[in-house]
Amino acid sequence: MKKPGAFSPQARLKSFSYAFAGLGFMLRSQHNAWLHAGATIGVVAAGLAYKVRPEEWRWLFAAVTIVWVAEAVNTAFEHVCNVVSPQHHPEVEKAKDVAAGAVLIAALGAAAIGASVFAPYAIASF
Ligand SMILES: Nc1ncnc2c1ncn2[C@@H]1O[C@H](COP(=O)(O)OP(=O)(O)OP(=O)(O)O)[C@@H](O)[C@H]1O
Repeated sequence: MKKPGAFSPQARLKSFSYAFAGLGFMLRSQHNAWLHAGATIGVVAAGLAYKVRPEEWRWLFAAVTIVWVAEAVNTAFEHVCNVVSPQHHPEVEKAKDVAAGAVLIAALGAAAIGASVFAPYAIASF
């Protein structure tokens, strides 16, 4: 096992830069990430337009965050699968589909949270 070196701000900055590079790659390469970005912008715009309360912003931020985390983990997992099994393999198919299912669960949960926050405002504005 690698021994931990001395803590250095430069090494931590470098580590953050890898994480940002990964997020940049995901945003450039994953069409689903574009949908999440559109949904995120839509949620923030609706939150500002309806002037939702601070506790409702917390729910919205949690919902948006969990979708992005699921998408990032799914993207990383897909790439590892592509290296481990470039050829079609039924187990890889199941693994990728289950990982994609995790993103779907997060997105459905986020949609339910968004609906429960915005529905009262939308109804009141009629
Ligand atoms: N090596 C593989 N072996 C077996 N099935 C695979 C393999 N690679 C992909 N698949 C299957 O093919 C389908 C599409 O996979 P892919 O990785 O392109 O996912 P995707 O959701 O279309 O991804 P993206 O939208 O990011 O391109 C999924 O059902 C997946 O399980």
